[in-house]
Amino acid sequence: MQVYDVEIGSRLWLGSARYPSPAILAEAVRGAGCDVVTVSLRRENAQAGAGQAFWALIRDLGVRVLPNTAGCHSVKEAVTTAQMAREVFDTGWIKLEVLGAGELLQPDVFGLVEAARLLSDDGFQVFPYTTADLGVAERLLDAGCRVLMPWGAPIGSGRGLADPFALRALRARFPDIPLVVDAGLGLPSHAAMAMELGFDAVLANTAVALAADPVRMARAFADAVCAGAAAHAAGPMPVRDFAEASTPVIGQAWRA
Ligand SMILES: CC(=O)[C@@H](O)[C@H](O)COP(=O)(O)O
Repeated sequence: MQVYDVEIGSRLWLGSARYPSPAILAEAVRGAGCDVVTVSLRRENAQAGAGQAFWALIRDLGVRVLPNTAGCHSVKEAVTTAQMAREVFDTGWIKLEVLGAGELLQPDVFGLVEAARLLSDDGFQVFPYTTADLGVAERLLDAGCRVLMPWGAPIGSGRGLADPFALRALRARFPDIPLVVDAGLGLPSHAAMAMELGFDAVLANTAVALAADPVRMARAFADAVCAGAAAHAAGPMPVRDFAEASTPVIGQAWRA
């Protein structure tokens, strides 16, 4: 897939938080053949002294770093964090999170659009963490975004695709925009389902990091993403409300 004129090989993108150890994070990323890893500037800055070692580990992985503004609840906070991330990581890519109040960590779509416009005007390539709302998607594209990252479910919930209908509608409305399902995936089957709907990639963090064996789970997600993408390309059969005999009683067994 191509995002902001960059060719990306893997359709599984991983987060870098909450792994049991840096070594396990590295092994999970490598084992899954993952090309894009998102990192949080705020979290790492909070750990005095740990920051440098963490950056070095990520750099050594040879992946494309997608800094994020996780934990930002205002436009100002998100924009400032993005500007710091650009300096630290020497990239204009930013996964933009502007979170609303409350325990769902739902995107604040008004703040998100405003921050996306400010950052796009400042030369950033913005990857907005958004809902699947079509109107918001239009506004984000107007603001300069060339990729959208709709949520599957609330961050860290592991619930999978809470609203497949909305995601399907988003895919149908924007066939040429790279769409990456971000957040809320709990199982490889959730990732496969997103790919079967025609999404270009998925981003998962908690499901992999909190698995009993994160390396194995990362590989399972990678396999699921491949299977889902292959199924989408193969053209799934239409879903029916009623039975249709799969073995014709008369005539030949082949499709007409
Ligand atoms: C790490 C990161 O960017 C998360 O905010 C992201 O949205 C992934 O969510 P899950 O942890 O639910 O996979």
